[in-house]
Amino acid sequence: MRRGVNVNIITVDHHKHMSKIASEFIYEAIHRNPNLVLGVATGSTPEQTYERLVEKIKQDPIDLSKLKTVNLDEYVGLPREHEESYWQYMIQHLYAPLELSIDQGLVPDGMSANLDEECIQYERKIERLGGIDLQMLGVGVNGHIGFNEPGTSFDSNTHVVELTESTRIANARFFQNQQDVPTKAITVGISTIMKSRSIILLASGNEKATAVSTLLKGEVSPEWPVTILNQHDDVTLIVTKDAIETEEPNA
Ligand SMILES: N[C@@H]1[C@@H](O)[C@H](O)[C@@H](COP(=O)(O)O)O[C@@H]1O
Repeated sequence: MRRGVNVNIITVDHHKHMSKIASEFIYEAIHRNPNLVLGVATGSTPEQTYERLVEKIKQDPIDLSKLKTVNLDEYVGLPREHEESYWQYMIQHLYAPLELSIDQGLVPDGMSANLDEECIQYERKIERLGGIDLQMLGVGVNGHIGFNEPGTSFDSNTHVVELTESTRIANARFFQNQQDVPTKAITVGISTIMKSRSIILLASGNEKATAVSTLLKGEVSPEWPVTILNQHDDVTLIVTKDAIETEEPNA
């Protein structure tokens, strides 16, 4: 614990080390509780974590038959087969290498004809699973968690969001053109995330330093959605040195 904030902090030198620790954390959680409901994140940050987790499970097999995963978010308008859909991401990084059954995963349906109803149903499906035991989170440059952009109500459940320009620019690297990045997404809400029993937050790289430092100042503000984690009592931040600002801003 550091600076009196309510977050356990594990600081590491490199992204690789962050991924190793995060994968061990998740492996142990599944080992302890084979019925684990694991909240999963996408993006670049957790890619190596999944890779290491797959390696570890192949080395030291554990029962995965009862594991459930719940995705944080999905783009609106991308079919599941689209290579940048988060369903494809999960298949590529976790489901195919571990031969998990598709029935073990929940991902919002961004192609639903009734997106609001899809959000209500998604929230119900999470409740029927008994809630999320361990939620893995990354953080956006602007402090978003899931796709809960700055200004999102802390009381939000699963909902449709308009992506900010900065998020679309940040995610353009995954698409051929910036205009191919969807403008909307479905994301679990901040309230949904906060109901998770425990949370690991991964952050790597200097571009995340402002978001991480705002969290670690202990402040809680909707302008930096990640800061709500200061109000959760079981958060572990696994962070590379360069994602923590060393200079204290002037008071
Ligand atoms: N919706 C996802 C988030 O779940 C992710 O944590 C964040 C950071 O992404 P990255 O890890 O690629 O920096 O933005 C993405 O757009």
